[in-house]
Amino acid sequence: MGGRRRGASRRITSRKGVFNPEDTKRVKHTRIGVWDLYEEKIPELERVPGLSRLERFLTLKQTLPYVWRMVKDIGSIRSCWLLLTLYLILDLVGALVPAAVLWYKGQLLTIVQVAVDSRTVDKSLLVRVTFGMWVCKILTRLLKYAKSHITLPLKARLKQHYSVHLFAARARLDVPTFEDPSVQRQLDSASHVNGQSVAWGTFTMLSGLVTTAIKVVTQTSVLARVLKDQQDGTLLAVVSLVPELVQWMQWQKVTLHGGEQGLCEASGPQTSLFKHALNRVGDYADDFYETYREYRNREQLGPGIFLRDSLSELPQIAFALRAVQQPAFIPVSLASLSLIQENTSSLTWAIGRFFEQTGSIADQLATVRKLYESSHIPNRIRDGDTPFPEDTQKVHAGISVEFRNVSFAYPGARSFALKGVSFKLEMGQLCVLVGANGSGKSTILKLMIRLYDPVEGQILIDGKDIRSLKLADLRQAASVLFQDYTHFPLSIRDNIALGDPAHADDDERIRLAAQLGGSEELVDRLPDGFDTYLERPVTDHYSGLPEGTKTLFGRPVDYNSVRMAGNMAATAATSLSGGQMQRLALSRTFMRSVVSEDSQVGLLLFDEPSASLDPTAEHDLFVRLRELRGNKTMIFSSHRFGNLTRHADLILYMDDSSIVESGTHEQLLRKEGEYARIWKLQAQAFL
Ligand SMILES: Nc1ncnc2c1ncn2[C@@H]1O[C@H](COP(=O)(O)OP(=O)(O)OP(=O)(O)O)[C@@H](O)[C@H]1O
Repeated sequence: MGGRRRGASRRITSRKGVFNPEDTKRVKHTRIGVWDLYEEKIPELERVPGLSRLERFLTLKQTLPYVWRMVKDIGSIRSCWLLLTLYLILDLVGALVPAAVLWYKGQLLTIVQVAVDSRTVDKSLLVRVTFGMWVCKILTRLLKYAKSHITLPLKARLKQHYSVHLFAARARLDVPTFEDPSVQRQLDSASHVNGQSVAWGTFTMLSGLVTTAIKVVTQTSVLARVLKDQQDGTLLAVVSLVPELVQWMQWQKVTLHGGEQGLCEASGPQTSLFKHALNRVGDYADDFYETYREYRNREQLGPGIFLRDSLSELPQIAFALRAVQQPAFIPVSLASLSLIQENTSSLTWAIGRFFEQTGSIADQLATVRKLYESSHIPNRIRDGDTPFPEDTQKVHAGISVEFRNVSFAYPGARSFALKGVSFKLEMGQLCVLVGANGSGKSTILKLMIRLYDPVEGQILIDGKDIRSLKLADLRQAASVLFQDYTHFPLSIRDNIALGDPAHADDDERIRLAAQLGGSEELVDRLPDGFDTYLERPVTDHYSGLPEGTKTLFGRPVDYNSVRMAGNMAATAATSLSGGQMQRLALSRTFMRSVVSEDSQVGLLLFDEPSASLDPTAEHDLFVRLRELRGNKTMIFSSHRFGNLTRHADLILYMDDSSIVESGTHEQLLRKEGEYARIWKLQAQAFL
């Protein structure tokens, strides 16, 4: 179809090996509307009956140690003990109730049989049976009620427990590892499956598996006992079971292959072409999974379906034939037939569910493995083992930095972001990086705190190879403000305090940091001051009625008072300007590096810290930072010439991933190169 673009293929099969969409022997390609569906064909060997199931069970065996670990972990959450025990007891009792109901129904059958034989009714048995059935009904209702009340807190506690694990697993990853799409997928599938947490999904699946097994065993044995003495009971049971079995086998055929598909997502058309494209793709212009589900669930025709339809009337025919032969047994046979049919369908459903669960159990348990392995994903940036700094007092005078012939390309990028970069900065010096967009300024700062490692060359910090230093120590000694800083859905106080979490409760330090970062005044003007939330940390859900309208009975629809609830009404993010947000980010940086006398930060890195600041704020900021010279080593990336460059000990002028000029402001002006040209260009604007 013209005008449709397809992205890279994404493999979602659990089968091992490389998924190659071009390999028509192994991969089947189907077009469903806008979607290209790639399904792995089942290899010939796997057509051997039972082999694919064997493979699943073997895979399952590998995951058992992880499941055992999860069981132990869940068992170690003290706040879950009571709820877990209650949940399991309720599940167990719930699994026994259907067999009890079946037994009582069998007793009813005996009462009918005796009535047919002797024309008498055992009234006390009838009362006991009726009472028993009533108790079962009430018990089922109570079990359901109790379970629904336990589920909510239990689910939340398990989720909370594992969210800490997942948070730690993500937080320990370095940037190149975290940015890897395969790692992202692993983290995603370790956090939730089908909309629920891995721990809860696995727990309910395992308990469901046990209860299904209990139901199957108890119901089958009760049914066998009940039918033992019934005339035609066995015959009717067999003929009732046959169509259900046929249906189950059909259904098995469909579900066994579910989930073994790869897919290629088509990227959406441009907005202007959207309507046109929608008309062209017609019925299949839907979300992939929705389209795929419909495609899979299309009504199928086949010999099995026709056989099942033909056999479904078998029990009634068998019953009619026996009734003609022995009219006296009509009531008993009729009651047996209804009991058998009701139970065979519920049993086949339970057995089907059992096998469905064993079919998907390998996939579910594989996610448990992913969950635990997520905290062992190897980082690409190897940690060093030399503590830094050796002398903490020395850090207060700054840190020396040297780049020796450093080259670097971002993972997956074809071109170098830095080529043969060399420079040296002494302790306490001020360095300014200038140059065109994309020339590599931010990259230098990123390499300095080892967000990435150079492809070639060496970076030395206080004369030591940066790779030999302990990562945590290195990052503790440096403070960075990147262009694309993040604000969190917390109060302004907490956003600033994040710069130095150890002093998060020290309001004085936070205020001082705000003052240095130039945000104190603007925060004080906000109605909730430092308690103002930058972004609401909660999501509001309202009824479907649109605000500003009236209900059917004339009541105005206004959710404002609800929005004010929870003391989280004030949100500054939407009302603060870009420059004001930058001042808050600066305040956080100062909280970390400047406010405290005891700060261990010796290297300050700023990527365009004044890009959104007004001239006064920029001037104040640079004056403040210049005062720190001799105390800290500072490196700035900037497009503005003058304010800082005139005071810099070293200016690096970058172009096309390399340093093309370096020196002080005066030296570079004398050189009359590119730096001097742009300086004059900027200066002319003010003449
Ligand atoms: N995460 C990334 N992945 C791939 N390439 C990147 C990435 N970040 C930057 N680059 C590329 O590396 C080169 C250098 O980028 P860098 O951000 O260091 O430039 P810069 O001089 O700081 O630019 P600016 O002045 O616009 O901030 C650019 O060509 C850019 O496209």
